[in-house]
Amino acid sequence: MYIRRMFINGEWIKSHNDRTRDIINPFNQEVIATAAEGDKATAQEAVNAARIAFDSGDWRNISATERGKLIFKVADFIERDKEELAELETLDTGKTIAESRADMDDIAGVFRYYAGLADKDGGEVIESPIPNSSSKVVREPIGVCAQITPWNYPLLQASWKIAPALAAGNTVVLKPSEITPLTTIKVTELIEEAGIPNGVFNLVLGAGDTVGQELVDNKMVDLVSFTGGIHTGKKIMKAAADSMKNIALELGGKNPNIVFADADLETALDQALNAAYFHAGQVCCAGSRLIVEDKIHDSFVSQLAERVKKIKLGNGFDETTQSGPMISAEHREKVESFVAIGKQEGATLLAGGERPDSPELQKGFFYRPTIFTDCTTDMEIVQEEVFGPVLTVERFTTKDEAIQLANDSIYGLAGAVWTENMLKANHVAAELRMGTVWINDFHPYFAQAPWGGYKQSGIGRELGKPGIEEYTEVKHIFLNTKPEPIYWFK
Ligand SMILES: NC(=O)c1ccc[n+]([C@@H]2O[C@H](COP(=O)([O-])OP(=O)(O)OC[C@H]3O[C@@H](n4cnc5c(N)ncnc54)[C@H](O)[C@@H]3O)[C@@H](O)[C@H]2O)c1
Ligand SMILES: C[N+](C)(C)CC=O
Repeated sequence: MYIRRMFINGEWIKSHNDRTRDIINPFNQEVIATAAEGDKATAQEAVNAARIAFDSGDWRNISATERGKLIFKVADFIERDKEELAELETLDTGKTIAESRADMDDIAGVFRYYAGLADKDGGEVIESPIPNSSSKVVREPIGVCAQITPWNYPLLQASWKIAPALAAGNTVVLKPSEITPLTTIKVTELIEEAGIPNGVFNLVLGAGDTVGQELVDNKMVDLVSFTGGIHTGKKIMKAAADSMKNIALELGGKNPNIVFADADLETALDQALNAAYFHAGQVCCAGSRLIVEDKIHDSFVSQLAERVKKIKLGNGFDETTQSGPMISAEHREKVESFVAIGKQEGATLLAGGERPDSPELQKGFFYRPTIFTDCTTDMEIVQEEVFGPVLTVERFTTKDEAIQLANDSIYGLAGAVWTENMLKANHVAAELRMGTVWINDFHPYFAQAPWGGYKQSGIGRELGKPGIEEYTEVKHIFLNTKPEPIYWFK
């Protein structure tokens, strides 16, 4: 049996006890691969390798231009192997092949962007207030970075971490979600092929509460960068405090999509569907809270329901499929329990709310796109991140009410506002307490623009310039050009 292995210090290794995990296709529950299942000891080995590689200085001290060249090579290889990577992502997550191809383009773009940024920060000379001196501020790599990623955008989320960390001169131990490791394993092969030195990038596989927890606890790790759920994020933050590690947290969202009556309603409606149901709603920035102006609420929602009922569920490899399955049986059950809560709370179920009955979908973890109307902000279904194809709808009459509803959340990841009135749009955008606000659009994210959350959606930023700065320490170097005795202690 071919076992996908972990990569530590330039070697592809199995787990100590030969434990493995089957990787399942969520469309039909077939085993698509078997992966080594690491344990605490494997995580420790990987951290040791990353520590030695960092302390040796071989990676952080080569020129940033050289590091950039190697990272450009990884981008080239991702483009070369795009179709294989996209197929693996669809097999592993169930997302449509068109989505996976788009992800691969984004991922190559992220590697290119950070490869290009690698040698662009030469530090800054600052004005020293002390005579006969000069001061400069430089950014240095932070050290050994543990990176932990989720299952919904497996390689995309990994790329946001790997590319800037390596470009800045750090060494890395990455643990992908145990459910969806395949594309991350493949990219590790590409990192090896690009010639990035041994020990600089290490891949460990396995469960969060063993392998992941060790990465967070290990005192040789300098930074933990985590993308995943809020509950895991809180655990990681608490554990990291013990050794005062730097942390970067990209967590969940419950993202409002505000539609004013003066919007281009055809576009707003079309994009409200995309916002809520893209990748079966398993998206951190899914527009899962629709907030619609009273005047248009009834007609907007009834048209939306008609469109929702036509969404074609199916195999991600079928080019006519519009949405794939949920990632797992457990996750679908979680979504179902939220729908039950919504009903108990008195929300009106307008569409979906059940598994599809077509015979060809019975082996997959499918759930029909769902709409709840008559929702209020005190409902759990409005406040909790369901992370599935479930949309709640609230109504408002004034702009201030729309802002107040949208901000009434522990989360602050992203949101959108739809109106043709740019004064109003800009006012609402300024008032929303979120890391990203889209005006007359939903979902765009790209390498150049920072991504991250306000409030409990996270700490720190990925992408853009802040996405590489997160992987650096700032050092002030002061030079006395005319040293003299002070005679304080005579
Ligand atoms: N903000 C963003 O950019 C963003 C992007 C993608 C996903 N997400 C969020 O991710 C969540 C879905 O992903 P998930 O279900 O894989 O999340 P999760 O928190 O269950 O798992 C994420 C990762 O953490 C690991 N993990 C679990 N327990 C751990 C522990 N104790 N110590 C260390 N690691 C541990 C898991 O093995 C996995 O690799 C959603 O909440 C979604 O909003 C956020
Ligand atoms: C930010 N994004 C959309 C890539 C992944 C969120 O789950």
